[in-house]
Amino acid sequence: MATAALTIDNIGVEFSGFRAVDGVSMIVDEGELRVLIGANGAGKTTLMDLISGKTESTSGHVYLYEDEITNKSEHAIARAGVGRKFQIPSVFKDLTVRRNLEVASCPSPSVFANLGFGFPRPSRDKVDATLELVGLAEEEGLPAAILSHGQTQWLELGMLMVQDPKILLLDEPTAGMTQAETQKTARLINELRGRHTILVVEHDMTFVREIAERITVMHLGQVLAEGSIAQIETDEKVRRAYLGSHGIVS
Ligand SMILES: Nc1ncnc2c1ncn2[C@@H]1O[C@H](COP(=O)(O)OP(=O)(O)OP(=O)(O)O)[C@@H](O)[C@H]1O
Repeated sequence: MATAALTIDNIGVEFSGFRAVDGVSMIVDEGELRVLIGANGAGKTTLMDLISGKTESTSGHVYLYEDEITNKSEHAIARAGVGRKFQIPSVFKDLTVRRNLEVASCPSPSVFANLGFGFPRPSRDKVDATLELVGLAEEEGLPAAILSHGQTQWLELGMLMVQDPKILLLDEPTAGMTQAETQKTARLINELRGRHTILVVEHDMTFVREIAERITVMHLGQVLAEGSIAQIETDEKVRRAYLGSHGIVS
């Protein structure tokens, strides 16, 4: 039987009487790549905020494996193993690509660097493998400031991966990307399949079709449907919910 990596149990939050997330329950299995979709304002980002501790819930529970992380601080939840990538990447622009990954992979890199020891071997191997995986091996010596938008997003993804999070939360990873960058991101995320547990919020249905196994559809703060892309696209409730918005078919 599959192991639950993330268990969300009846989670909700109310902002001045408005329930932005209203009794959402879902389980993301270890190694699963789950995609969360829904029209604007459905509550997807707020759900990510509740998981990562950016927003405090007013009801329900969140578990990372066996550990309850409900309403812990963002810092504590990150330390417990929830890695979150926001739409706007936060990399160290003055540092090289490699150095960004080194800093992310090592809790106190300055200690090693100042002593002239370089980085411990396991970290260096991990950084090398990650540079290859995110397709930035050739750019390793470049300052992050001169990377393209897509490359910056991949670097930030790499910076999360070197920390070995128990789950990766990705909020619209293809936002602002060119078509070629979006396709490369789909390939990258497909490579991560099975190696990492990932929850992705995404609007771009072409991209969703390329990566999705199981999709959860949110509407008005609740889970409307869950299933394969074929099941979701033919679900009458989902079709109705998308009427008047951008539509589920891209
Ligand atoms: N801090 C807040 N205070 C009040 N209302 C909020 C707050 N955060 C979110 N909301 C509201 O909750 C609803 C859900 O917002 P959320 O950003 O989670 O939706 P979403 O599904 O991520 O939408 P989008 O696809 O447009 O990003 C919206 O109506 C939003 O205005």
